[in-house]
Parts: sequence; C-alpha cells; structure tokens
Amino acid sequence: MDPRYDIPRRAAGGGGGGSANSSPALGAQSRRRKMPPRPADFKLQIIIIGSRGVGKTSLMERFTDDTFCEACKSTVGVDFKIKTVELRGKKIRLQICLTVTHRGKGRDYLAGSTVTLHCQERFNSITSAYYRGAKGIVLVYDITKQETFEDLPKWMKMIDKYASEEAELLLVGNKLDCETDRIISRQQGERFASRISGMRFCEASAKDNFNVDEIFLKLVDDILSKVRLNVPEIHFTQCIHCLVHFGSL
Ligand SMILES: Nc1nc2c(ncn2[C@@H]2O[C@H](COP(=O)(O)OP(=O)(O)OP(=O)(O)O)[C@@H](O)[C@H]2O)c(=O)[nH]1
Repeated sequence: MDPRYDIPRRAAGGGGGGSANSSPALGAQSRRRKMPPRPADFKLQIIIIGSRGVGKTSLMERFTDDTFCEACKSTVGVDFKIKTVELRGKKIRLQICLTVTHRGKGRDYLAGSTVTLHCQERFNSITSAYYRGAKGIVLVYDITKQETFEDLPKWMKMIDKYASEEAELLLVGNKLDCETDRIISRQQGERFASRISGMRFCEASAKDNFNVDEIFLKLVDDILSKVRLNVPEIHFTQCIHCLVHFGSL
C-alpha cells in the first residue's frame, strides 16, 4: 500500500453548468434554446489558510481549473474561485477563498502582529468575516519547510478566534512530490491533527495532482453529513465583503 495518505476517491461531477439535451426528437429551434443550468442545492464556502508559499493558490487552482503554476505570484488580499461539484445527489456550488495575508515590513501579519491599531482593527474585521462564513477550513503547511509547520499553532489561534466551531478542519502537508527534501514527517502531521478535535489530515501535491480533489471532496462530504440536506446554506456574500473592505485597507 502506498504509505502516503490517500483519501478514498468519491464520485463527483466537476465544473458548473448543465448538460445539453441532445435528444434527436428535439427540433432545431428547441436545440437553440439551452436549458438553464440546474441551480445549486447548496452553496458552501471553504477557506484555505497557511503560511506564505505553502501552495494555497496552487491547491485551489489545481482543484478548480486543473492547472499548476511553477512561479506564482504571492496572494495579497483575498482571492477566490467557484467550482460546482455533485455529491450525495446534490449539486454544490463551492466558493474557495484564499487567506488574507496582510504584508508589511517584509513579514506576514497574522493576528496580533506589529500593525497600527487602526490597521489591526480593520484587519481583524476582515479576517473575522472571512473565517466566520467558512464551513470548511483547509490549513496547509509545506512538508519541506519547518517554519510553515511551526506556524500551525498561530493559524489554529486564528481558527479558534474567528471561525465557527462547526467548521470542518483539514490539515494538509503539501508538496509531497518533494519527498527527498522532506523535513516534516507524515507522523508529525498526523500527531498535530490528532490533538485537534475533529481535524482530519492528509498529504498532497498540487504539482502532481495527488490527493487534491480528495481534499476538497472529503471536506464537502463531511460538511454535508452535518447540515440538514433540505436547507440551503448561503454564505457567499462573506468573501465578497472581504474583497470590498480589503480594497480600502
Ligand atoms: N514542488 C511543488 N511545488 C509547489 C506545490 N504547490 C505549490 N508549489 C510551488 O510553491 C510556490 C508557492 O505556491 P503558491 O500556490 O503561490 O503558494 P501560496 O501559499 O498561495 O503562497 P502565498 O500567496 O505567498 O501565501 C510556487 O512556486 C508553486 O509553484 C507542490 O505541490 N509541489
């Protein structure tokens, strides 16, 4: 068995949009009138957090567009993508948001860093909106960078402070393709996750597309297993608010 953690694949329909009805019984005119896509049964927000350069953008883009960029620019502010999946017979529109990484004097600002009070207050309000709306949180570190693992408790503080207690948590050790440069063992990652109630763990590679779909689909499946399936969840506006506010920071 592959020693790397492999979340079992689940059947899922990617991408958005409904399929065209290609029945030959339909005339040319009705073919021209496309059926509107079936609206989503659920709308869920997932956020990806973690230190700089761990591969947050890469994981998001691999999942949503199946692309990988070798030399991506750092994310500043909030970035998000939409992807529709089908799970448990439901159509789910996912909004995947990247963390707010507020930069200054060459360092990242997590909560409580050396920003001015005014700036800190605004940062806190943006951050809390961003975390509050999340039904799922993907916390990422880089298995080849010690400091990204050491930063995990700081990110957990942010989760404890801002996120809903109901949010599903998944710890991801990314860059599994760099096995020869590995610093953080799989056991260390597992041990960290096991100390946090309900937190799942897996290792992945955005570059090799290993475990990426599984991360998001497993998280969504866990979220769905908690929510009542007949009540749509609408939390989309949260990230849009983040974007608007961040623009004026
Ligand atoms: N080898 C390898 N490199 C990766 C992987 N994922 C991301 N990278 C690289 O790591 C660098 C940072 O990736 P990003 O996706 O921009 O990381 P990020 O966490 O979004 O970074 P910030 O926006 O700065 O916080 C880029 O050069 C990526 O090409 C991976 O799975 N394997």
